[in-house]
Amino acid sequence: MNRIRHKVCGVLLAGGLARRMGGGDKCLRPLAGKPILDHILERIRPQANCLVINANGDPARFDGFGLPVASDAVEGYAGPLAGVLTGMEWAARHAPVCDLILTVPSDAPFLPHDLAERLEDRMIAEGADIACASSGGRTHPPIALWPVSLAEELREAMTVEEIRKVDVWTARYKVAVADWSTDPLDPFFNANRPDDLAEAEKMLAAAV
Ligand SMILES: Nc1nc2c(ncn2[C@@H]2O[C@H](COP(=O)(O)OP(=O)(O)OP(=O)(O)O)[C@@H](O)[C@H]2O)c(=O)[nH]1
Repeated sequence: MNRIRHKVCGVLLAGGLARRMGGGDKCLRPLAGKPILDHILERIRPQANCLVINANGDPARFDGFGLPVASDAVEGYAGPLAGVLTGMEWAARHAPVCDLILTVPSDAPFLPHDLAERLEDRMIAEGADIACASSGGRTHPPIALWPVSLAEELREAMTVEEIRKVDVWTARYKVAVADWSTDPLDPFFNANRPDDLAEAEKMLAAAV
């Protein structure tokens, strides 16, 4: 059940170049017989009021998923922060009912079912501007809950100040952190290299 109090737009970050994987779309690589993106959607769809795929290039390759695709709002493959800005601006324009966005990388097939709920809990409990996920004490800056209302400040930071690192920008705000256990598996495991896909298959097999 979705116990989130805010209205949340889920933003699937698929805008990177996937160099370590050899290029292409990591989220379209198969895992247990279906694209990684399907694993992510199963987990994130129930946690969000709407969804958008953030990806560059021809959006037709995502036609089968029936979701809107938004390309980066700033040029030059500026990293995950570009995806955060794209998500905020997309939500402001197309999903004005959503006051928060939930960004997740599109190469992490085991995302927690309680991701949005626990991030929101920490955000409210700490009166924070942003809530970020961590596991085993390691933070994952692209996995976070962000207010859409920060879009203008982020656009200014990216275009005028040319800030690219997520941490550098979020240092200006109060950031709450919600931590997940890595036992029996790290829910934020992500597949960067072909070997990681084989590892993910093993993790799935061990989990059933
Ligand atoms: N929108 C957007 N997302 C990005 C960009 N670069 C990385 N990301 C996303 O941020 C998340 C983490 O990215 P990385 O694994 O660091 O980068 P990557 O491009 O996917 O892979 P590498 O090229 O191997 O580093 C993934 O979901 C990427 O799709 C970008 O320029 N724009």
